[in-house]
Amino acid sequence: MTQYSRVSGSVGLITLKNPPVNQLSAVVRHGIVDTVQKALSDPKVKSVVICGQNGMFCGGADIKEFQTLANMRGPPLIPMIHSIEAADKPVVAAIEGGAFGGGLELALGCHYRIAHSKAKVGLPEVTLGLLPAAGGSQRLPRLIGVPAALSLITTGRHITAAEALQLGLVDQVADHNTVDAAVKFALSVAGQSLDARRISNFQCPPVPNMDALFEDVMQKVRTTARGAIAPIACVQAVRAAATLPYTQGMQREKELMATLFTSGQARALQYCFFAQRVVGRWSMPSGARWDTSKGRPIHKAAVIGLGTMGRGITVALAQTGLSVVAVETQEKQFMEAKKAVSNMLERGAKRSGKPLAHGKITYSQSLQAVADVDLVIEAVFEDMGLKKKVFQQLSAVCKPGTFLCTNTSTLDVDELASQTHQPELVVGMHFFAPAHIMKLLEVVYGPRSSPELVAVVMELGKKMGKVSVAVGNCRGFVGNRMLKPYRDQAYFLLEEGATPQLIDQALEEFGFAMGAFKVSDLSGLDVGWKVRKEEGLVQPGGGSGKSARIRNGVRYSPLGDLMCEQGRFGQKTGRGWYQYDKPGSRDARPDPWMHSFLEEYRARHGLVARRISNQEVLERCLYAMINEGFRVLEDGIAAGPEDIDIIYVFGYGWPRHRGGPMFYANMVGLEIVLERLEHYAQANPDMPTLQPCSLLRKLVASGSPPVNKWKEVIKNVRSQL
Ligand SMILES: CCCCCCCCCCCCC/C=C/C(=O)SCCNC(=O)CCNC(=O)[C@H](O)C(C)(C)COP(=O)(O)OP(=O)(O)OC[C@H]1O[C@@H](n2cnc3c(N)ncnc32)[C@H](O)[C@@H]1OP(=O)(O)O
Repeated sequence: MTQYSRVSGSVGLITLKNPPVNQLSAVVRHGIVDTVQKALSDPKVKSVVICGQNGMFCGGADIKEFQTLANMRGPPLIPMIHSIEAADKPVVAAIEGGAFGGGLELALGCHYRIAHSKAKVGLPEVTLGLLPAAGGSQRLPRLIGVPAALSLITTGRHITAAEALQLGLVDQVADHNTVDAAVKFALSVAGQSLDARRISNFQCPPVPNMDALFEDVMQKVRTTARGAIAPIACVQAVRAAATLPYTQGMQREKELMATLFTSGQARALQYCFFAQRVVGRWSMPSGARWDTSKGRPIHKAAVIGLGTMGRGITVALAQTGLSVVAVETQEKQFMEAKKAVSNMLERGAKRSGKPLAHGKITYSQSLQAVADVDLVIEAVFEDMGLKKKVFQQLSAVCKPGTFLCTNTSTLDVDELASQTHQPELVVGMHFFAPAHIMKLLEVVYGPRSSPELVAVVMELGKKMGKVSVAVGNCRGFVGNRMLKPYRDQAYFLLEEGATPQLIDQALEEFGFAMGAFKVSDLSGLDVGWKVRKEEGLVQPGGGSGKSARIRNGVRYSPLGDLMCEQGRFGQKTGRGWYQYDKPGSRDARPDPWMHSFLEEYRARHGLVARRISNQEVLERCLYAMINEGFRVLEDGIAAGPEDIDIIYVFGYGWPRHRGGPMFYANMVGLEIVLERLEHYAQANPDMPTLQPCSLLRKLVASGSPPVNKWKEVIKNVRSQL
């Protein structure tokens, strides 16, 4: 797992060999300890270079080893890095590809660092619920200063070699063969004193107003962390570097790591890391899979409809380098969209430092312009009649074999597919607004969708920088289907005595970016109102008598309809569940009007307000959502719990440090979730979404296996259907 050779006569070359990213598994650590020892004791060797095979220096500690302490065998990282730093021969890290986490900490123990110009470096431990505890939290501030180290360690962001050079994190950047450059460099520094190269001996560069700096950073970190503990521990560790001698700082680093290492948050975040990779290995109920389905290249794509979503999708496609035909038939929207897309591209280019993708887009007001494209994404208004018409036209206009995708968020993808000559070439691409920014893409296949098309769209999602999750077709797919019972419970709780602020506060304290009512104000109450009207659920004035709160035999809250009747559509009208300074403003303030509105509503329906606890808010909203998640799994709409969790973390503001709803259910204990659902279902027999799903019962009966073992139980359940 490590290879050793002597090159250029006097340089000991140690190569880390552990695919896929040369992670520092026990066997690699053994190899490093042995080969460093060999190099240092060989009188012919005057200096040492450490590199990684296959163009990657090192992806850090082996995250799989973190699952249990028992896995952590082999030489520990810290003394290994100390012995490299203490060596009396110069050790040079040759960084190709990347040096992350323990990989960068290893490089910080070396006396010199040379990076390839395309390499990236970073300390992303915080994203795994940890801190750089192999000396990284102590060495980095000593090398690049406290403010820069805080920025890197608390965010975990990866930086380019150029930025690393500017910060003084690397000593040289190479454009060609980094190992050759490092060997040459190692030859040039052989025999030189290393006193000034051992970072642990450095004093942290002084910071003016240090207390104020740390207070300020801590405040910011607490706000953005939304309850995550690792970023806070990272600040504390850097503070130790800034205020304590190295040895004491290391002790503090160790104590902080001990708290984080076994925390539920670290487990959740590490689960998310692997879940994100699991969803890339998609499968369909037909047995088609990512590794047996091959796509074909897409050279030219089209977007139909340049409203908010269509504009974002156009930008996302253009940024991949594809040629894009953007079609909008309405003159006013057409002119506005051209300008908006161009501005969005400019802002994107500024943000990323990459060149503008303008030239790749051609605009048209005619559907005929898409005749020769390879793939179309329809993004017209969310109306089945309109979308059906567009699909009929596309089927007539496009060349045979063109892939047709719809950006619907709820409508039946199969029904749209049935409007075309080749229904197997139709899938849903459910983007999230703003489509060029939001990371999630739900790829919705129907029973007839070809695996080739799913492969093409999953690949396209990757090129757009999305986390794509393949899911089956049903109302609302995975994300919106699970959101409905969550939102319904929030409305029912309002009826029973809660306020929008109480519910939102409970959800935000849990870690959601925004509570259910703030989200509703942001997306607009009128959107759901229109859908409910089409479904025949809305009664003027909310209806009266007992039936006002029942539709199709199940509990229904007309509160949202009543709000819309009053023109309270949310942020866009300056009034919704909250009040805003003016239409379009984002600063939500409690509205005293709500109090009388709810009192009057409760009085009309004979409801007596009661005290609602945060615990009830969380249990009813989250467990109703989770219960629907089990139904999604039972129906085969999602291939596994990871798919659901990634959808929620990347598309719905679920706090990553809680791992996603299905992981969270597992953390709480499936038997507890089941018991609480039974309790609430009994108290509310008119809420069938609280009736525990049979898959949940079966999992509990199977001894509540860990989340990565659910697929086996699901397979059994499905085989019995
Ligand atoms: C009382 C208790 C006290 C306990 C105290 C314990 C003390 C312990 C002290 C130890 C201190 C250790 C401190 C160091 C910690 C770390 O280093 S944590 C790891 C930090 N590194 C990372 O977070 C990097 C993670 N990887 C990535 O970001 C990317 O993989 C990449 C390196 C940028 C490459 O990206 P890309 O090319 O897109 O490939 P991927 O698809 O992401 O990955 C390819 C496969 O590699 C697997 N993988 C990646 N990194 C790791 C890793 N570090 N460990 C294990 N496996 C890794 C990844 O899962 C992919 O595999 P598949 O899932 O099979 O596809």
